[in-house]
Order: sequence, then C-alpha cells, then structure tokens
Amino acid sequence: MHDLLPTRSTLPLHDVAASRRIETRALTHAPDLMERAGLAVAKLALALRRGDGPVWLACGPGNNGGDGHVAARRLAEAGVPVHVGLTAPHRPALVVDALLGLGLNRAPSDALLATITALQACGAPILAVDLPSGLLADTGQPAGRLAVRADHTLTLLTLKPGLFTGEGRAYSGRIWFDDLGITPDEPATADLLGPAGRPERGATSHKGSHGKVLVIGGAPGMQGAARLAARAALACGAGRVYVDLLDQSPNEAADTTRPELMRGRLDDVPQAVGVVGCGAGTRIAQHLSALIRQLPRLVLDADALNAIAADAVMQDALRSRRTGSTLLTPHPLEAARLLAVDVAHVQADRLAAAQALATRLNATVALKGSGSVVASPGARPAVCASGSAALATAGSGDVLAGWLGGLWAQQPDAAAHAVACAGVDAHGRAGEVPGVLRAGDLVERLAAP
Ligand SMILES: NC(=O)C1=CN([C@@H]2O[C@H](COP(=O)(O)OP(=O)(O)OC[C@H]3O[C@@H](n4cnc5c(N)ncnc54)[C@H](O)[C@@H]3O)[C@@H](O)[C@H]2O)[C@@H](O)CC1
Ligand SMILES: Nc1ncnc2c1ncn2[C@@H]1O[C@H](COP(=O)(O)OP(=O)(O)O)[C@@H](O)[C@H]1O
Repeated sequence: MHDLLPTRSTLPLHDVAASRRIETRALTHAPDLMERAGLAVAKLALALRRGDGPVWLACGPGNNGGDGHVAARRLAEAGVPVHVGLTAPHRPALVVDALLGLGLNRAPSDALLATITALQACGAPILAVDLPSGLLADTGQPAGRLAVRADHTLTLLTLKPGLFTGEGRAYSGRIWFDDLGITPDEPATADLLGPAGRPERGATSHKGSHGKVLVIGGAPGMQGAARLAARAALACGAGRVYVDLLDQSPNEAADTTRPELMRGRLDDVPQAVGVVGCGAGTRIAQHLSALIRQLPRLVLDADALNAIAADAVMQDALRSRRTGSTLLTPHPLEAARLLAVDVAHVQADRLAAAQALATRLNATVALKGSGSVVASPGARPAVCASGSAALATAGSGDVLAGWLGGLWAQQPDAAAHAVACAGVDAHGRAGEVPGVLRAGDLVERLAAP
C-alpha cells in the first residue's frame, strides 16, 4: 500500500469493466482477495484514526461492504473499538466508508443518502474503500445528488479513472493504492501520467538545434495571453520564439520585458511550431486557413478553437492534416463548442468527450481542467493526475499552449500525443502550490530545473 500522488511513473488505469475482468481472473488463484482488501483497509485505518473513539465502518450490501466487514474484524482483533452500522456512534475516531464501490449503478437511495449525510457530518476523518461512495469509477462524477467527500481513499486492485478526472480529485482526498498482490493482466483503459524527462540539450547544440515557435494571437487588449505563451515556449527551451501580435504595428517589440522574443510572421518562419489562438479574439479566423494549411505542427488554443467550432470548412481542413501534427488544448467550454454539446455533457464523461473530439477532428486533444485528458485518434488516452486549483487563474492555459509549442519545437519527430502528455503533466506539477499561482510565475516554476 502506498500514497499514490505525485506519480513517479506512468501507471495503468482500468475502468469498471476491465477491473471486473481482472478481479474475476485473480479470484481463481487468489480467493482471499477480500481478506487482503480488508486487511489493507484496517492497516490504513489504524494509521489515520484520530483519538480513542470507535472506528465507524459504514458497510453497504456488496463486496465493498464485505471489505469493510473484514476491516472491522481485523481492527477488533487489534484491540480497536469498532462500530459497524449505518448510523453514527458517539465521537468516532475515523469513518470507513464501505457503502458502495465499483458496483455503483444508480443514484443512491434516500436511505443511503441519509448515511452519507451522517458520516459527512460526524466530524471524523473519512477513509473511503476503493472509491468514495456515490462516485462513478469511470467518469469521476457523482451518480446522484450526493457522494462521499473523503479525506482519504484507499483504492484496491486497480486504479480507476474516476478518481483522477471529473470531480474525482474533489471527492477522493488523498489517494492510496494497494494492488492486493495482483499484477493486472488486462490492457490499461487509459494511462495515468508520470513525469516525462525534458528534451536533452547536447553540449555542442546551438539555438538552431532547438527549433522555432511562432505564437499567433494577442488581439487588442489581449496581448498578454500571447506573450505568456511566448514566454513559456522560450522558458521551455525553444531555440527561437517569434510572436505575431494581431493588434500591433510590426515595428513594436514583441515583449519589452522579454527582449529575447522576436516579431515574426508565417512567411518568415514557415517551419515553426505554430501556437495559435491565445488572446486572439475573432480576428484569428481570417488567418486560420493558411496556418492550418501551411504549418507542419500546430497547437491550437482558445479563440482558434472557437473559430474552428464555428466553421465546418476549417474543421474539414483540420481533419485532412497529417495525423499527429495537430494538438488542440480546449477547456471544457471550448470542447463543448467543438462537439456542439453543452459543458455538462463534456464533463459527464471527460475521457469519452476527449476521444470523440480527437476522432472527429483527427487531432490530439488535451481536454483541460482537473484531471486533464489527452486523447488521440487510435491511441490509448491519458489522464493527468498533477495540477491543483492554483492553476484556476487567467493565463495558465496560455502558458500550457506555449510550453507545448516549446517542447514540440525541440522534438520535431515527436507525435502530438507524446508532446501533450509530457507538457500537460509538467504544467500540472509546476502548478501544485497552495493558494493561487499567477500565470507569469507559473512560467518561472516550469522553467526551474
Ligand atoms: N470480490 C473481491 O474479492 C474483491 C472486491 N473488492 C471490493 O468489491 C467492490 C465491488 O463489489 P460489488 O460488485 O459487490 O459492488 P458494491 O459493493 O460497490 O455494490 C454492489 C451492491 O450495491 C447495489 N447498488 C449499486 N448502486 C446502488 C445505489 N445507488 N444505491 C443502493 N444500492 C446500490 C448493487 O445493486 C449491489 O447490490 C469493490 O469496489 C471493492 O471494494 C475489492 O476489494 C477487490 C477484491
Ligand atoms: N482545479 C484545477 N485543477 C487542476 N488544473 C486546473 C484546475 N483549474 C485549472 N487548471 C488548469 O489550468 C489551465 C487553465 O487553462 P484555461 O482555462 O485555458 O485558462 P486561460 O484561458 O485563462 O489561460 C489548464 O491547463 C487547466 O487544466
């Protein structure tokens, strides 16, 4: 059993169907799985309980409840007072939520909602077994109007996507993992991203070795967005970064506080990685067709995505680009526009939405937000476990787009999917601070070795 985040390597995620298959096969040679699960829960409960009061184990009707009953027995054997039931004991030292796990298949009944409310109100820390009760394992969305908001979740046997995307991070608290001694014999449903190395800088390399980025955006009043993207591309290590601001005369500096940044246009750097759309407003629409046609590698963000959502011809042009050469970085609303659905639909199943968009536009999609999802046509999707609400601030997405452009410039042979996985994870890790991170400071954190 170990504390899972931050991840140290890429790990497999398994959805409910895959987890069930793994469990069924495992039971043939390890029939004591529930004993193992209960023991793991008891061990963690011992470490987490606060004070000498009873550990309250709220056990449901299925095997999740079964894990809870085993844990209760183990705790009692260790001399810990336990209370098994659906109503709260006096001053519990810990609540073990073993109401519902993988088997959740409908909105919790009123009786269950009453127990969830009681365990939430009793004041003790909550340890959820496998999943917070009421949270859907595949999507990270509550099945009904309430799910348990746990302080800790000990997930068992497999890692479930819903712990890491959607609302998963808000409901799961600190995530622990015990594989119960079983190695999954099933392909991953998705990857949980681990840290990726930075592009190497050879001792004899020169600026020409590290590629070029062209940032196109910054309509009147929004130049900051394009400059943040450009600074991020530069901080990432791109050899040269050019900015085509949509509101300035070409003679003005790209960024007076970053003299390293140059002015440039598509015709000046036709082989650059394009980072298009940051603060670009509606003006970007008139440039997009040429950019989509000519730039060999494209990161499309913000207003570029909105323009594409409104233009079927542009969508066709995007589809006809080489697979692996386009990277879209929508937040949920931009993704909803591109898919012609509402945001709730995107958030209800972020993995499915990202995959649908990737297929529809023949592009890699980094669907942003808590638990960003990277999807590409025909590839296994990835979920990003890094990041925090410190990133919920204007400009952090522009920094991501620029960083991705900078990474790609240095790895011309990389497909968009690999670039997106590496960049989204690095961006998330740099954004793990308490409080709020200003986007300019995020660039500096990303740049730090
Ligand atoms: N079988 C084993 O040996 C193992 C089982 N494990 C545990 O088993 C769990 C899965 O067990 P189950 O498949 O029994 O599923 P659950 O225990 O999650 O729930 C199944 C029961 O809850 C009911 N239910 C579903 N949604 C409900 C709702 N909204 N309101 C009221 N009742 C609802 C179902 O009809 C069913 O009776 C895992 O999450 C994990 O905790 C793991 O520990 C691995 C080992
Ligand atoms: N609560 C959160 N947890 C993790 N990451 C977050 C959270 N809120 C925002 N982010 C990240 O911050 C970035 C915000 O991007 P975006 O919405 O495009 O902002 P902007 O347009 O202001 O730059 C994305 O990378 C997103 O994944």
